[in-house]
Amino acid sequence: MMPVMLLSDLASHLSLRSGPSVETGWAAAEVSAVTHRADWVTPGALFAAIRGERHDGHAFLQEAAERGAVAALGEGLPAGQHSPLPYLQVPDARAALADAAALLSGHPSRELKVVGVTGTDGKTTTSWLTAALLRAGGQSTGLLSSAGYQLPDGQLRAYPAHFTTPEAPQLQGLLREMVDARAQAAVIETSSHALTLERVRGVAWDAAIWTHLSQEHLDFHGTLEDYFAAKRRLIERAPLAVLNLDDPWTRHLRGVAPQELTYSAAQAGADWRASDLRGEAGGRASFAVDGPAGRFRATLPLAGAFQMGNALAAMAAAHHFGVSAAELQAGLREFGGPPGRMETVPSRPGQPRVVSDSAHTPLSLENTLRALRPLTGGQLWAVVGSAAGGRDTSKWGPMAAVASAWADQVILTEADHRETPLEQILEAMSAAAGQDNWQCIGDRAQAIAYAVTHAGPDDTVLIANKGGEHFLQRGRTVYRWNDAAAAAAALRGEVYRPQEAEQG
Ligand SMILES: CC(=O)N[C@H]1[C@@H](OP(=O)(O)OP(=O)(O)OC[C@H]2O[C@@H](n3ccc(=O)[nH]c3=O)[C@H](O)[C@@H]2O)O[C@H](CO)[C@@H](O)[C@@H]1O[C@H](C)C(=O)N[C@@H](C)C(=O)N[C@H](CCC(=O)O)C(=O)O
Ligand SMILES: Nc1ncnc2c1ncn2[C@@H]1O[C@H](COP(=O)(O)OP(=O)(O)OP(=O)(O)O)[C@@H](O)[C@H]1O
Repeated sequence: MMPVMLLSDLASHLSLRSGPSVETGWAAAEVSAVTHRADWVTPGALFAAIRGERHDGHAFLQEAAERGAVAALGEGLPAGQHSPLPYLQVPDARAALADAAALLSGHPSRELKVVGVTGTDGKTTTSWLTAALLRAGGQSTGLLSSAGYQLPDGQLRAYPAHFTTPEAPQLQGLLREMVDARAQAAVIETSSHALTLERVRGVAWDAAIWTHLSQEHLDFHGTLEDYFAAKRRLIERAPLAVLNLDDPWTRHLRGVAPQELTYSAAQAGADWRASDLRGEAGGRASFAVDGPAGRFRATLPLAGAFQMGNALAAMAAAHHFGVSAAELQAGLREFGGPPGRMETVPSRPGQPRVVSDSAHTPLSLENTLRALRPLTGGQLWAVVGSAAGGRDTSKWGPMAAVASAWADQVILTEADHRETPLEQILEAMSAAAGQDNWQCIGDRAQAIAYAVTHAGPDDTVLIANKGGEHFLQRGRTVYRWNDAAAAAAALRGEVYRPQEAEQG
């Protein structure tokens, strides 16, 4: 439950550009919440009018007032517009939104050990690993990730809208819920969008984990350098940085945080090192760990050499916060893994191994296929799409090229093509597929069904790029969706029929 604040008190904490435009009685107004969405306004809320890429939040001031908002903030009213609410003019509306959210939630991050995880791939897995290891060390821990969020009870819950890192009011509210549920620590998967759009402003970080950088989100950031600069902000804000020495971008992060721990699966100079990777039955990986917690062998129920790096990063952070070597070993051994990350879909004898994975960058797709190859006696199949409509379209070709190079059989299909014609994406993808081992099946359910019913018992079918996501967007229509459920239906011989969803 958020505390109520006088608008005048709240305003004194925001850097105002000018006083409220409506003077009478404004200061005594009581603010109970803040939101950037007019349709989420509750009575007593402060409405942040944000000028976005598609809308100007000022267009929704009247709606906010009708829903019971007591005031609004923004960077200035458009010429000729009158605000029906007391209006606080601020230099940066997103920053003010985040500051107000942190204040109204009572700065919950200050009551938690907060670990942020950023990087292109591996954020979700590393966030989940870090939370699991902190819990293995007896620390009550909350988790915010693109697979959903968890309070210390470990139950997975969904946000009202699909986000890796939600907007500041949701984020701060969830951190408050964690504190109220007696969490001691929180792990926050932190996207570059969140860092650019001030969603995590006001979070008191205790550690920042860096996985690595590769091509992604160039639609939003323009260049890889800008994308990197956005992610670097997390390292700049944390007192401790946990850095991947195997990533070339890490050299630009050295010395940025006051304290550093490095990790590597290849270099002897790192604080935390992994070596001697051995694959075990059922896709488990075992490897030797050498670092501040001593030397020991770790077993992880996830396939892939890159998982050693994710595990090292999580161990470094958890050990820094007091988790012992024995607890790290136990936490890794029992790690459940996030849904849709190397998730095995149960199949019967005689059916192929089916794996759902969120790999949605060329590098992560290559890593995933390489990890699955040694587990595959027969052929390796990849069902792959690439998103459009405000997403990084320069990945289309590289995703297909990687699939064609590393899988034996490739089915190119849809993945949130939004308002871009699917044919355009599939044409670009098929033109880039280097070998003659692909076919296009636009309907994702049919593509999955084709692969799992044509693959042999020794084959592996990777269903890539959506992982545990709950929605699929075609044109403007959003469907409830789950790759694992689509595959399970096909394995039972049933047709998967997604229902239209109402988007939050
Ligand atoms: C590119 C991006 O991140 N865009 C975010 C941005 O959108 P925008 O600038 O277009 O905002 P807008 O739609 O023009 O709206 C402007 C303002 O009017 C408000 N509004 C708008 C319409 C309305 O009817 N009522 C209303 O109040 C909006 O709430 C907003 O405050 O600001 C909006 C609200 O603040 C966000 O919802 C929106 O995220 C969209 C939905 C999104 O898809 N974001 C993705 C790309 C994203 O954030 N992804 C990252 C990374 C994922 C990964 O790791 O791969 C994530 O953290 O999830
Ligand atoms: N350290 C890593 N380096 C390269 N690839 C990785 C790494 N860790 C995981 N991957 C691959 O990338 C995929 C996505 O990983 P994960 O979901 O953990 O992180 P993410 O992509 O950062 O998160 P999100 O799905 O929220 O964007 C995994 O399923 C795996 O195939």
